[in-house]
Amino acid sequence: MDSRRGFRLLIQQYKALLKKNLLLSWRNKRATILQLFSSLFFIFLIFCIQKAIQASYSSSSDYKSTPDPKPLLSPPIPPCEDKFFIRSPCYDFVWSGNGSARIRSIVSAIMANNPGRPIPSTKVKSFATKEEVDTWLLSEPMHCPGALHFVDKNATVISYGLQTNSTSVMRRGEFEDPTFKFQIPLQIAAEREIARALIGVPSFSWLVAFKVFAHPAMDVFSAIESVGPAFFLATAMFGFVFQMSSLLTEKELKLRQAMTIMGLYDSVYWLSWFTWEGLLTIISSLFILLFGMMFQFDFFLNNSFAVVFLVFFLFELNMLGLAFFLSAFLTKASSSTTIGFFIFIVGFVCQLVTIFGFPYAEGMAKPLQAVWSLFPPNLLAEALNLLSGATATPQDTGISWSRRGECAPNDTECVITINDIYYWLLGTFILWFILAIYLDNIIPNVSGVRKSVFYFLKPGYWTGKGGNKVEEGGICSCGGSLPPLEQTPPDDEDVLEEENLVKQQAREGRADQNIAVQIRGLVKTYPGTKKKGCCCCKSKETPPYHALKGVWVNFAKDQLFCLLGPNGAGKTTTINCLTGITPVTGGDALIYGNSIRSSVGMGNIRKMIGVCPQFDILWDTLSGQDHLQLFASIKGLPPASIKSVVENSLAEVKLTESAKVRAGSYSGGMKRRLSVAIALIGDPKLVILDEPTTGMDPITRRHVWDIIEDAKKGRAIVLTTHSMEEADILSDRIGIMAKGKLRCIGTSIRLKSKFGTGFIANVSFNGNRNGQTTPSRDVADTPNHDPVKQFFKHHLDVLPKEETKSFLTFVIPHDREKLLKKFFAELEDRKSEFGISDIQLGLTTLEEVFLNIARQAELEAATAEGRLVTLNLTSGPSVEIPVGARFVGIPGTETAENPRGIMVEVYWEQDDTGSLCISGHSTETPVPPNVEPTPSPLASTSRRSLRRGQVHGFVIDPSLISNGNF
Ligand SMILES: Nc1ncnc2c1ncn2[C@@H]1O[C@H](COP(=O)(O)OP(=O)(O)OP(=O)(O)O)[C@@H](O)[C@H]1O
Repeated sequence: MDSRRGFRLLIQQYKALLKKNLLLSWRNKRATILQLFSSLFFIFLIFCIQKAIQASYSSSSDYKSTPDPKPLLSPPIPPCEDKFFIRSPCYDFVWSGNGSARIRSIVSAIMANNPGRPIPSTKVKSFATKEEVDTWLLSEPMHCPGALHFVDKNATVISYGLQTNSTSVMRRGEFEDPTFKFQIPLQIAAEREIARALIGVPSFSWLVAFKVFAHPAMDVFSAIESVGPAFFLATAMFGFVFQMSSLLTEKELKLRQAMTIMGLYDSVYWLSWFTWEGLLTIISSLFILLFGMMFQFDFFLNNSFAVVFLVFFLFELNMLGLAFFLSAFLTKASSSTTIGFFIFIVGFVCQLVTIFGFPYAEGMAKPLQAVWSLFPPNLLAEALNLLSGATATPQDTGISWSRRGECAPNDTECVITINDIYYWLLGTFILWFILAIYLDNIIPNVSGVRKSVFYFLKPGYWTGKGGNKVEEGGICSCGGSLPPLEQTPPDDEDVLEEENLVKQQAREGRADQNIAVQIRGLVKTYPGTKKKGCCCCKSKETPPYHALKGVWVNFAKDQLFCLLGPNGAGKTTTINCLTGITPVTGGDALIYGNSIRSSVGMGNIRKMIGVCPQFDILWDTLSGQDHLQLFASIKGLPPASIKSVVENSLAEVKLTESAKVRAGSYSGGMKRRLSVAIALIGDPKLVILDEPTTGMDPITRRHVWDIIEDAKKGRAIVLTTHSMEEADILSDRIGIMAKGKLRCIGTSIRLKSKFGTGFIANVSFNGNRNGQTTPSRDVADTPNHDPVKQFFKHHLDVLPKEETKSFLTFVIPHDREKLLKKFFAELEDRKSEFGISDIQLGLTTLEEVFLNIARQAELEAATAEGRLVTLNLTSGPSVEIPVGARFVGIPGTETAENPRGIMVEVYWEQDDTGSLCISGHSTETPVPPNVEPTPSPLASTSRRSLRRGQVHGFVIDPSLISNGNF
């Protein structure tokens, strides 16, 4: 089956990712509905606000159209209680000039002649001077709507002044106009009565009419202009947060990394998200316009559809660019809501400032406007301002498409046009988007890896022939060169032989057709970290760590190579180097002839590998079928074949029935099976399986083993596992790593015979025929074991390794193999004499080999680092021993009978974290005569221990110990 390549593959991946995005949106309906339809809610709110405000302003002549104003004919002085917010007791008016009798009679006439309502004397207050009135007004505010100040100059001249509170106020939606309500009636009354007094005719007619201009509604309140920016920003925030969360989820869960390993082009990733979110943005903008028109806003009805649509579309697109940009700095999906909230608050405040005219006003510096325009909510506020202004009254025709480049109607300052806003929105979107891609490349990813700051300047980046090289550490990291690694030759002859073979093949440049992967002296040193202080390097430091210390090995085609090792051995690091997740520090690896150090090579490698990572990397909302279809497309399988390949894959891992069920509801085992199926899809030539059967029940595990066994044909498989049974059953060759080095290599049998202690003989005694025992170290009441022990000692020179009331366990070294047949025949004959019920003989297990290797490596490291643990002897005393020490001599136990003292064999096991811990020790035996007791090299280094009076056991070389001692 020919896979697609080049441009056709790019298109295929693009379509597959677009489908993935569509499925994610479809399966996450609530979020998608919010993203598309939240505008309906906000526009409804704007509509309600608009109606409420319009109702409030309805009494103001400014806000209603007045085509035929009615004249106000000699209006009366209203009672003071009519004034809004007046305090009791109140006065209809106060006056000054009460020193003159003529003035007093004028005021009396004003009160008596008030049209329709004579004013009682209790509602008027008099003062001598206007200063006294001011003092009273100041001390008793809000007790009177107006004051008259009379001056009786001479017989023919009386002057007067008038004082009112000119502030217009509103109460319960009604406007109070102080001029027409209070000032004019007072003025007419004063002038009328002064005139009558001067001419001496009390009935002199004095009719004055007042009338406002005929005018249209002048200043229609626009809720879109005032609250629209914040509400439309809120609409866009849904898309912003969801988009950011989608990007960060794929980053955090390493989904994107998994797709990249499988050969996904970076450009396709970005393009697919851009297309999908762009599409949602178009739909969401169209809905905004539709809902706006539905609610009959002049803003939407009178401005050109295209003009308004483009404002919303470009604004939402811009917010999308901002989301892409900000997600480059973040790693956790949960932070998207916090960032969204923060952006909304900042945007809201900036929009308020923009609505008040800053900085799009005459006299404001252009650079300030440019900087302000980088933040999309500001441009939206200004655009809504212009578009609302252009539809302020029903007479305004709005902005048409052809006039988008001209000054908006009613915009007297004309600092910016709608067209300018388009350019800014488009420009800043492109800026955010390019910055997002750039930062995504140069900011360390989830694996701490990034491209160089100037990666885009390298021609290879554009031609596809390099430029994809990655490095570790932050942009500002000031770590110098890494310390050189001193490579020591391996202790094991098989590992040395493998190393020499690889070296020779590398020297000769000979490509062995049977080799799939050739690892050539792979070194990986993780740079140390320097916390805080960019380039200051003052704070906390961790030293560089050599995770791989020069690994040389070949993985053959059609074979499964099992990489074993305790936690932290370097297995995952090896896999990460092979898949390009982590850059290598030294050495190289060729996968089907392609170097992992070359960008082109890595590009080719990604087309031919399948990876099942240690932790399931799956989308919760996509089904098993969706996953396989996606990865099959990324791998470039011909579209016509994808359906059948996916069906077969699902059947193979027994997921056909759950093919359409979301992976989020799969059990742990089902997820692992899906991960295995993903690794095998597209017929990869190299399959890397990192602990593929973790969490599976025994039946499923055996089934997956069958799948892996079948998958060996035609490809190489690298498997890491902590299950020795799995390694034993599946592997053609096994390599055990520890502390970054390959410690042994070979087939399972070879390792067992070479590193195992030999044969294990279990002897069980009568009275326990069903094999159930109560483990006990108390052997005082088991005298019948002695003849058997002597029999083993006499014939095979071995002592029991473990002893319980009903069992004896012996480890028989390989060199006694020849004696075994006769020995066990004789033991069988004497079974009843010894009281033996059953005898079992077997080879040492791979687990024992693994523990031996791990223990040896741990001992090396513990000796180098001075790490000690306490061994509590069953006989009482405690000694400090290095982690991993097998045979330990106890100082201070020398006697005449045992001149070299006594020793024990220490048994080790792995705890939950994978670290070695003591599980027990053998019976105490004399140190053999060929062993010279030497103080532990750690004894002198650990002064603190010495101060505490701790005794340090001395480590005895296992080669000096005859197995018969134990
Ligand atoms: N990014 C990193 N920075 C520093 N040290 C690291 C980093 N990644 C891994 N290491 C260290 O490198 C060593 C090898 O780690 P690795 O994950 O390869 O072990 P492993 O053999 O896969 O273990 P396990 O069985 O637990 O998966 C460990 O000591 C680990 O702490």
